[in-house]
Amino acid sequence: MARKFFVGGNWKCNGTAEEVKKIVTTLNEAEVPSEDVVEVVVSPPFVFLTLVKSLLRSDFHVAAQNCWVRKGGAFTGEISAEMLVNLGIPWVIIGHSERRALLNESNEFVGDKVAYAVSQGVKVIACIGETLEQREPGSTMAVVAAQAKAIAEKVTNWENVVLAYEPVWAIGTGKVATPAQAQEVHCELRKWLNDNLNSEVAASTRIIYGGSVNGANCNELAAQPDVDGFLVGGASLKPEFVHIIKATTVKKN
Ligand SMILES: O=C[C@H](O)COP(=O)(O)O
Repeated sequence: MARKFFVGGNWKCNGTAEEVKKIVTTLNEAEVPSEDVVEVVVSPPFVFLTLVKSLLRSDFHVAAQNCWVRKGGAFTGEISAEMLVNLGIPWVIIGHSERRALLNESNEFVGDKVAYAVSQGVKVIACIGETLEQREPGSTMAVVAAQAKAIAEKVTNWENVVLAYEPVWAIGTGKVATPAQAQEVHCELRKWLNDNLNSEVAASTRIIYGGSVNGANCNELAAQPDVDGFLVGGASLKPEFVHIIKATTVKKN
């Protein structure tokens, strides 16, 4: 089953309104393959969601960087999945390692969040990945499988989930996973989906890579058979993000 290449730009907690407008202008002027070939989703901070949505070209889409674990209410500072639907924001990033580490989001909490967002009709970029301390003794698969399991136990509709494998040691460090390292984990994850869910979910779920992706390394990573795209941090704030979107052309060769 063909999996459409997916390129997400996670802008994290960066930017002023003026800077955001500049990034959007660059994206709007970019000549990239059509949305039949590549799905492009950018994720500005909450406060800029509507601004970006109003200015961004219609073939690119917008994601929030988080949302609350269940229906909204007395949860000061939180944003609910219902609010994202109300604003016409189709995607949300959930379980990013920065939130897991800095805000103590557990596997179970992430699984609940993914399930609730999907149940409300919001598509999810669900992030998983190991730390260096976990990779070194060979625990990578055990860690990402436990993270995937916590999601799989709660989610039934995988059509609306993209799995982002983001090794923590590669995030914002300039130390990108080698194409072989990324492929190895993506392939194991797809096997995990096959063994623990079913062959259709395994064949159709996009597994994207994140961690120091840039214009120079994206093509080699994209060439790996189980790398279905990227979640890009730092480079998504720069014009080279356009080059990363074009890495989809590697898939056609
Ligand atoms: O969500 C994106 C990842 O955290 C990757 O960030 P990075 O490309 O700056 O390493």
